[in-house]
Amino acid sequence: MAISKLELPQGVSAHEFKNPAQLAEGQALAVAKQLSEAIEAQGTATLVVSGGRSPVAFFQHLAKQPLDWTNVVISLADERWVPVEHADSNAGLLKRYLLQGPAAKAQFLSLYSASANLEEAAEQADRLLSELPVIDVLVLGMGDDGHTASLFPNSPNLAEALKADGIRRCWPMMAPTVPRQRLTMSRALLASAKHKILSISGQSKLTTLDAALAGDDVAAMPIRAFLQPTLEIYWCP
Ligand SMILES: O=C(O)[C@H](O)[C@@H](O)[C@H](O)[C@H](O)COP(=O)(O)O
Repeated sequence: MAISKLELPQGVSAHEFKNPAQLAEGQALAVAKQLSEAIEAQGTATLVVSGGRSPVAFFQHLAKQPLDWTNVVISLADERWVPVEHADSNAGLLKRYLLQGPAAKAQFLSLYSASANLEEAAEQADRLLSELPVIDVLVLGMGDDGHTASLFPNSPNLAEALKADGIRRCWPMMAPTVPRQRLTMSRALLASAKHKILSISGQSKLTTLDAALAGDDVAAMPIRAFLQPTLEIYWCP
């Protein structure tokens, strides 16, 4: 199956690439263009990215783009509640692959804090995110269960975190796999981004997307909250 075979809602578009390397490069060029347009228009640009396994090549390409990185603010759609030195830390992933060379000059807002417990860490991240400027570019990933960011089906707090008009910016969440303790930006904050990208590769993610498009229970597949205008899907087999 190819993404062109899916019937996407109006305002949702697809960019298809031959392989993960080409997707990473194409996506990095597009994101860099959106960030530089934001800098030109308003002096600064804000980028929110996802972690997980697949974004490494995208981060490496993006870090090489000639951008005025001192005027870029970067944060994460979600984080595992582990210190930056931990192998599962999304902040650690960013430090290794995106905040390198000239891109190291970007300002990074971390969701993680060594608070007494996950709830307090989420409250602290929520306060910190009040300083986050309007998100210019958001890059989401998607799991095979239809989660995006750390909005996991069946997690405590999911209903609140998925409220379209929710005021809170960050929620504590529980993932089905370790590390289970997560921090996620809320649907409302993520959805406020000016440019929204969903980056997925492989047939199984396309099958998940197909299933998500076929229903409307957002709690069952939280990615459904973002399958509406406007979203650009970057995909390769
Ligand atoms: O920190 C994380 O794990 C994420 O932000 C998560 O939402 C991720 O984007 C998906 O699980 C897809 O991950 P992959 O792209 O690595 O499959």
